[in-house]
Amino acid sequence: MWCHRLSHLQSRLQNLLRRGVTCWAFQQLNFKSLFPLAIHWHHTASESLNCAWQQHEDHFELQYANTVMRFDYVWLRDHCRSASCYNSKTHQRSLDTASVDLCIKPKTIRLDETTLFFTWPDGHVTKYDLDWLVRNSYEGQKQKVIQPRILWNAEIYQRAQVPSVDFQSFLETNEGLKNFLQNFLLYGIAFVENVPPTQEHTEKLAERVSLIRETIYGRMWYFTSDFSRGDTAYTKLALDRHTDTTYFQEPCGIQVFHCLKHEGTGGRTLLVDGFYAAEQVLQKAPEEFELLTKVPLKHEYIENVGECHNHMIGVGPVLNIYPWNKELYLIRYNNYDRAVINTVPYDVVHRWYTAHRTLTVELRRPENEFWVKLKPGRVLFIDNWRVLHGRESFTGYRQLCGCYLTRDDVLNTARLLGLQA
Ligand SMILES: C[N+](C)(C)CCCC[C@H](N)C(=O)O
Ligand SMILES: O=C(O)CCC(=O)C(=O)O
Ligand SMILES: [Fe+2]
Repeated sequence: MWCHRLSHLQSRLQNLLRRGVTCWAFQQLNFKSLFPLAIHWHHTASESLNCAWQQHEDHFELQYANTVMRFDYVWLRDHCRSASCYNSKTHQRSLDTASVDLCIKPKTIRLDETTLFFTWPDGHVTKYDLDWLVRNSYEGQKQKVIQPRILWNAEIYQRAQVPSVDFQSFLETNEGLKNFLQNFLLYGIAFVENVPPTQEHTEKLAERVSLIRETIYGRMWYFTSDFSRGDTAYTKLALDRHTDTTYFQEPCGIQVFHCLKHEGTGGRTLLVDGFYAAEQVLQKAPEEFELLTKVPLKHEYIENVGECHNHMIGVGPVLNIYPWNKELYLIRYNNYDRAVINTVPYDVVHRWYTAHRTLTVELRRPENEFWVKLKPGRVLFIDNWRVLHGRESFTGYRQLCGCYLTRDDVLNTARLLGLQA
């Protein structure tokens, strides 16, 4: 049964149509007039609202704000925001979802102004504002991205002239921090200038944005090419583009780099937007993109150097997307640390290598490479879930300090400043 919040009289509807109510209401009427008994029109005071609803056997259908939405009845009962079901002080559910009958159906449904009222068999009433339903429906979410981003190659990034934020304004003003975070969220990289070149100041900077994620490398790390750890990062060799800590079940969210000293040549940092490359794969070979989101892989860190003994394993696909809107949120790409592939049969393995090659070709296009020379005073933040980094080989003495940050806490800071993240 379709229930429109227009008039229950045809003449009244025509009256409304003259005043500009959209066509589908008219079409619905034509269709429904074939079954006059099935029509149940609801009259409400405000006529300008373009809304209709229908109570189906197993779900509730709502048309509002140009969106067709379908809601499960258990869902509608479960999300009740009444005082007995939801604590609005703590923003927590008090209702025990397991106490809801899985076959529950509302006894009555009524629309008053912009509020829908569901009365359940036990008499409990749940109210939903139409806008709340649009914001919180699957159909509404499906059309939205969780995080807006600007995908870039070297030219796009350089043309954008993204400003660096000054150390002082970053530390002392919300405006400075917000500008920094906005750029970081959009591009996946951001710089802070005029930072005193010490580990302590770098730490202060990091703590302003997030919590430092302590790992097997320590809290703040400080490294040179002394091979003090069992990893190529601790040498003078070039490092091809990669993301870090792919061998953690949850790779570190953000990486902070501050070059404190370099007396020598080479050692430039390479940055590549992994999401830009993935987007090219999606355009050119969608089935390969999909395979990269589906095949689980292991990455591994095995270390036995001096006192350091570690064996870390992380599992996950190269590309991670949200299933409801297909938005990419994490790329795990490190050919050095990728472990033996033993999680997929041979024919899938071959298709996976093909897809991995397509992605690698995109990642290696010279036009996608953004090179920077890190200097004392200029701190680089990298979104390690999106932007790959690498480095050129170097000579001489080079000291890099930095840390990893927890992603949840960076996003928390961003949201508190009013940014979408
Ligand atoms: C940054 N820091 C020097 C501490 C660690 C380097 C980790 C290197 C490792 N192969 C990876 O990609 O995760
Ligand atoms: O030395 C560098 O510039 C970066 C090395 C690296 O990839 C890392 O430390 O994660
Ligand atoms: Fe790295």
